[in-house]
Amino acid sequence: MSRAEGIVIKSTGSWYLVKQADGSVINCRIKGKMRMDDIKSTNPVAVGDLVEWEPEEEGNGVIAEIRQRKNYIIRRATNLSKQSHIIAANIDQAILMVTINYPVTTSIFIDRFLASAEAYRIPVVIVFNKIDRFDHKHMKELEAIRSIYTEIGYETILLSAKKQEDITEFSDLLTNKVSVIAGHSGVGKSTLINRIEPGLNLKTSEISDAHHSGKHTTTFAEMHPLRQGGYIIDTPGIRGFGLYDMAENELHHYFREIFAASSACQYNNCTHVQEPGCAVKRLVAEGAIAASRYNNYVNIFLNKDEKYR
Ligand SMILES: Nc1nc2c(ncn2[C@@H]2O[C@H](COP(=O)(O)OP(=O)(O)OP(=O)(O)O)[C@@H](O)[C@H]2O)c(=O)[nH]1
Ligand SMILES: [Zn+2]
Repeated sequence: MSRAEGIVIKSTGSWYLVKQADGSVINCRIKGKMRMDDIKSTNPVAVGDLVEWEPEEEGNGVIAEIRQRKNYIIRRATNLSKQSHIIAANIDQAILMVTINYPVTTSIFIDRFLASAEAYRIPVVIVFNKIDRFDHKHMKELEAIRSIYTEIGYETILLSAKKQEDITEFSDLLTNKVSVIAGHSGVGKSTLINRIEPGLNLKTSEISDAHHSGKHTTTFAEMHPLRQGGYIIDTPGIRGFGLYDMAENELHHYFREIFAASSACQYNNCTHVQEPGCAVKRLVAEGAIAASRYNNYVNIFLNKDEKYR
């Protein structure tokens, strides 16, 4: 049977929407026993997957093969769900949306996300949203946080998804790329996507004033085609993606400035926590490495960040 190829733009449990190069969309199921790779996940196919499908009755199709993934992000198994879940595949960049207030995004959340993205080799743009709500004091706080990240080479943008008229600086970053947008519930992801692609009309919801936290309006991952070219993937109220299978002694590879400094440590297997002659600790003391980054590294290393996720 003849096969066609396409990209999975939406999954609703057992059905997948597959978009063809000509723009048409086919509803596909998956072949009963499709061989999956080594990932034990609840979903064999994820948005962003490039697939081959065969036509079936009534204009539907069946996915027969998944092309090798360039990368993918995963929500790892927890006590509640024993299996991991592939959130999305073949991603060009992640947009990490952050608000320092309303709701609060902690620096350990940001650093965990960045480390995961480094591990997955996905570039990140950090978007600080809701700046319309910030007074002078908050703005200074924000600039201080921002500079920590620009200094180690991350791209950052300040914006107001709701109030800002011109958001082309952000919009241009998305053109012809597959971008995943992540961040706490209530930071304004849907609001921003609706600004870029008003036709989508994504549901947004007031954050509860009592807790300054959102309500997890978005429940499943979906890839939205953009008129300008490219796609944006709206993640289900995920709190960043997990550090999937990342060994402790690997963690420092994913904190760029810590890794860059580590070659000068006295011990070449230095974990930068308590060893003597640690170049990382020296640079932290000198202020060349941000204390917040180092502390977050240590807390993640010692597995003490659970409560911040
Ligand atoms: N003041 C202000 N409010 C904003 C801004 N962006 C979004 N909001 C508001 O914040 C609330 C949450 O926005 P959403 O877009 O629903 O947030 P979300 O990140 O998509 O939330 P989930 O779907 O739950 O993950 C809504 O009431 C928005 O109107 C902004 O730039 N400034
Ligand atoms: Zn060290």
